Amino acid sequence: MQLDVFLKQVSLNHALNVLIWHLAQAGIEIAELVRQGALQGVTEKTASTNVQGETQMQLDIRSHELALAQLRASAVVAAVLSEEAESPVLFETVDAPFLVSMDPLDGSSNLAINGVVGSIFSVLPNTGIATQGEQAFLQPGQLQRAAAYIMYGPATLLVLTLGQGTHVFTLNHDSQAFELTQQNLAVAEETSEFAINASNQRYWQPAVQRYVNECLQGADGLRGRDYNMRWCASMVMDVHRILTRGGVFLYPRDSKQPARAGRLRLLYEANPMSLLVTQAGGASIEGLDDILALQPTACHQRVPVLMGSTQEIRRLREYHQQAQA
Ligand SMILES: O=P(O)(O)OC[C@H]1O[C@](O)(COP(=O)(O)O)[C@@H](O)[C@@H]1O
Ligand SMILES: [Mg+2]
Ligand SMILES: [Mg+2]
Repeated sequence: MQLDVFLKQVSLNHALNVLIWHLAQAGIEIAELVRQGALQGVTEKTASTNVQGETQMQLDIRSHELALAQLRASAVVAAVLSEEAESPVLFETVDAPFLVSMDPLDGSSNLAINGVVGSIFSVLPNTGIATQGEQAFLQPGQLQRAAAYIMYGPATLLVLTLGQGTHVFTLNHDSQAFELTQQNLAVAEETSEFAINASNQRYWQPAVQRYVNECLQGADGLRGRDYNMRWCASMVMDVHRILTRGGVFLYPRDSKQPARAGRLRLLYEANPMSLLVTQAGGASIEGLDDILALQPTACHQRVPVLMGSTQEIRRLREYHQQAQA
């Protein structure tokens, strides 16, 4: 079943279906660039940096532009917040029903090594960008109307939720259309696999130190079973693994940069991924609180991210509560 047929079946919101279709088109165009690699110069750095102070890769900027063009063409989006632009981009259609927050290219550090990268999208209702300005983007994640990522791997995948489960579409390169390949993903409640950048260990807070140490002690320790570790340096790839076979993905608060609440951005990384994971039966917290319940305060704010299999996230929340007590 092709994406547009699926959308007509599960959603009566025509405008939302049009938006998702244009997001998919942007993914198809970016996938073509990714496939070309150095032939298209996309693996090269540019001289410019984004609002986070990160050097922008060619593909960060090309993906940003391609996604913007498709979202503008949809005529159902009023404005777009992007990792690659300091302020939201306002479209002529300021009264259109939706706002989109996006990470046009996730896992940029993998580009130079021909690794897996992705794009992440969050769809919010337009509560009045014309009068509220960028404040309109500061809505809790639980108000998202849809969330999606596109994964540029051996196969190109679109993983989507409209708030009724999480589903996978695979790009058919012949027909240039996404086709449904998995419906209603379910994150395993129990797991023996965790993902974290262990090189930051000395900066972690006691609750995360305790949790990871217990996983590393494995069958010789309190957990009584061995744990495996993975780290792909691409949130899209790490979260896709969790949606596929369970596990936990951790990018916690650390003291490496104390002023920073974490590495990942709330509006276009943590919120959309949290909706996709929770719609598949997983959980997502920042330590004590659910990420989807957080009230955002700034467009590019960062947040600690602990998400995945419910049993492990429950334990991590308890460890944070105990560390506070
Ligand atoms: O460099 P680290 O610490 O391994 O961080 C990797 C994390 O940073 C990210 O690459 C940040 O995303 P961007 O590439 O979109 O900036 C995540 O995809 C990934 O989980
Ligand atoms: Mg990212
Ligand atoms: Mg990015």
